[in-house]
Amino acid sequence: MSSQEATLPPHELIFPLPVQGHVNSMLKLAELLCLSGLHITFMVSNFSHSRLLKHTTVASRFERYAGFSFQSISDGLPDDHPRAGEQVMDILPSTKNITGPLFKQMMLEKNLFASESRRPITCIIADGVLSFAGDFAEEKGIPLIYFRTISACSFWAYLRIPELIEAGEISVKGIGMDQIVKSVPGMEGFLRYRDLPSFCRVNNINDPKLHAVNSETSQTTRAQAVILNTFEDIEGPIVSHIRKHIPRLFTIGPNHSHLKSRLVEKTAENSVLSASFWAEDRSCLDWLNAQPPKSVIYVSFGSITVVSREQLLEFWHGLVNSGQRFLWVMRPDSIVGEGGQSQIPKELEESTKARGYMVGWAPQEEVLNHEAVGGFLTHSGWNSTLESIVAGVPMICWPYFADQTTNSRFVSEVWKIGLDMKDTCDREIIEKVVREIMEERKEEFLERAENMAKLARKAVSEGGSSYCNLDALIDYIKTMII
Ligand SMILES: O=c1ccn([C@@H]2O[C@H](COP(=O)(O)OP(=O)(O)O[C@H]3O[C@H](CO)[C@@H](O)[C@H](O)[C@H]3O)[C@@H](O)[C@H]2O)c(=O)[nH]1
Ligand SMILES: C[C@H]1CC[C@@H]2C(C(=O)O)=CO[C@@H](O)[C@@H]21
Repeated sequence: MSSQEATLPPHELIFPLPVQGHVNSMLKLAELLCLSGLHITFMVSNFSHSRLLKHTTVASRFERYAGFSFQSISDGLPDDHPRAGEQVMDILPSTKNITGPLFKQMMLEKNLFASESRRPITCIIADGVLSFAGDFAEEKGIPLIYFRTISACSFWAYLRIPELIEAGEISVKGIGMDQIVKSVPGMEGFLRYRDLPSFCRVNNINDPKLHAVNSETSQTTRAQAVILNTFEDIEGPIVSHIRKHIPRLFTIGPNHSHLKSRLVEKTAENSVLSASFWAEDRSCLDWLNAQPPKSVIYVSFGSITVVSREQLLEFWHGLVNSGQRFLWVMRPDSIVGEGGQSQIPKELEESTKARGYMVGWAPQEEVLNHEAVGGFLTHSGWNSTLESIVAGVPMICWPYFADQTTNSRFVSEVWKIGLDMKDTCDREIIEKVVREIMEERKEEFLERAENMAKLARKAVSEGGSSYCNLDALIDYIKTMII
């Protein structure tokens, strides 16, 4: 090693699963580490890289960090693959079988991204569902940290899949959905089979998706450390269970809020880091400016959820009949069945204009923090849940898949900051829950949500649990230089 290299900072390779929810929180981690002077190579898929370049300012934003660079790689799917709905699951085998070998070749050919001004990669921080990155790290003796982008509660439920199978606590063909799960310590008494991550609903106990997520999850324990985007005051009791299996576990979230807090501290700047794969329609902020405080329910189901025309109509009738104002994000690719986007009935768009506003993609963090927003009808993706928590906005949960079915149970039964309408899609239920959150029990939910928001903000402020854990993580990374 040259004397110049000896003074260079650690160089982390950050590699998210190339889908929106994962890229969002891992890019925030990247900027947090850049702020501490670490060098970062951020690996994205060609598909997501071109979306980021088209719809965000990430390229110029990261120019200020001399040690940061993007690298892009195929996600193994054809360009016209939907990467949404059930088909998003194709990304697990495609990344394993196609991206994995390309990654290995790239790492070797590019000498672990070493240059005159950067060390070769000193640690790989891979998404917890990219085991091939862990295999490479192990094979080459490179330190490995996993970042699992989901909640601790859902990660813990995933870790217990072998025990759940053994105890027969996985619903096969929809049987026993309301039975209480006993094999996930810390969740006895309130978790039903239907609240387990959706991959635990199978037609056959040999279901390949159940076994794929189980295998990705169980290999996480081999990493030197694991990072979770959560905070101790909300998930501490569950995190304690995980720590028995993964002692070096850093809870550093909510990442988006932590980034804001550190940016203000270091640069006196407070801008949102947008990593949107779609163009943000900022006109909705003008519309919100004209609405009374806490009067609008924001409706968004994230980047993967798809709905049928029938479901869309139930939501629309439920929202309109509730008499509340609403801001509805309808992603261009989110309506399935014949006709796609052209299925949005004209009368729906027209009559929405009275009390509602629709966009294809919103600047969500800003929307949730807008004073006109009083509730969030969400699919319970973990980023959306955390963003709502930090903004102090009560939720109505309509989980679609994966960790969302567990997150929504915690929102309603443990944290009591929202209502869970999983496994229903009926206009009368939608009207009822919207009225409950926005009118009848508004004060009660707002009070609890605001208390939780304070805890989240405290966690990422100087001296808070996530703040201290991030410092500890950075110190640990510095010890890893090989
Ligand atoms: O109009 C919109 C809608 C969403 N978002 C952002 O997109 C992200 C969506 O992430 P998330 O809420 O986590 O949902 P998904 O996109 O569905 O994320 C996937 O990844 C998450 C992290 O692993 C999981 O929790 C989810 O279940 C999984 O579907 C959030 O940061 C939102 O702020 C916008 O900026 N504008
Ligand atoms: C495509 C899905 C497979 C599992 C991933 C996930 C996780 O458990 O980490 C959550 O939701 C999806 O984004 C991923």
